Amino acid sequence: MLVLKNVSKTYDKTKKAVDDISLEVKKGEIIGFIGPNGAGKTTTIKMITGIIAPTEGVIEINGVDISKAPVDAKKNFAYVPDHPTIFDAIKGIDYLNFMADMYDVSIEDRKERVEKFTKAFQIYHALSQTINSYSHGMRQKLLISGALLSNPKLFILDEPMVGLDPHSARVLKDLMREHCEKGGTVFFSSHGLEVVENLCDRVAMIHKGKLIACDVVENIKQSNDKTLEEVFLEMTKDA
Ligand SMILES: Nc1ncnc2c1ncn2[C@@H]1O[C@H](COP(=O)(O)OP(=O)(O)OP(=O)(O)O)[C@@H](O)[C@H]1O
Repeated sequence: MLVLKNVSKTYDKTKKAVDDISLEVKKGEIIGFIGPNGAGKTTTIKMITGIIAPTEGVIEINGVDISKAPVDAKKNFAYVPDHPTIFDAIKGIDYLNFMADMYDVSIEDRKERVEKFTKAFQIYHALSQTINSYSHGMRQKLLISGALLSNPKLFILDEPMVGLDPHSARVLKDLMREHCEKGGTVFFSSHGLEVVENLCDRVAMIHKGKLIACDVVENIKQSNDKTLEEVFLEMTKDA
């Protein structure tokens, strides 16, 4: 579903933020992308989503090279960025309808999905209000609901748990799992190692721009005596 082949990104000709990453995410998988601050997670996600171009390498989404056919590649995924920046002079429901229009979601499907996601996230009552009255968490939940409306093949989220209360974080985890169970694929970055350990099929770990592990949690931990957090701290201690 998602393939990265020898992908690198150098900023300002000297700063190598991502260094020769190769990775394959299969249909139906949920992958957690972890790494210390500045390791290259957001840069990688921005390349996957076509926001910035890699300096080297190839990225394919559902078999489509995003640098060669960006519009076709973008039809296959939805993305929730790490900051919920969103047009804020419009109402929540107008934003969701805009997203549904962009992805040709039928009237019946959008009604059902808007209700399902926004009721689960407890923002349904606020949809007729303008987004500038929303809290950070409400904006985040609106963005997530909008991204899920198209039932994307690949769901990409950058630090999605930040700013969510425990109830909303639980809802998001359930939605991510449900999305995979229905055949979708989820790729998300997180500093929440416990969430990653409990939720993900596999974990990809990046450190100083290099992919230092990509495997099921049990293999990364090597022994069940350790938590993912302990192994992470050990593997990334040379900051
Ligand atoms: N636009 C940019 N220009 C120059 N350097 C950048 C730019 N964006 C990111 N970097 C640098 O690239 C490296 C990787 O940054 P990135 O934001 O991808 O890390 P991250 O893993 O997402 O970090 P965090 O967990 O703190 O969000 C950092 O050293 C950062 O300073």
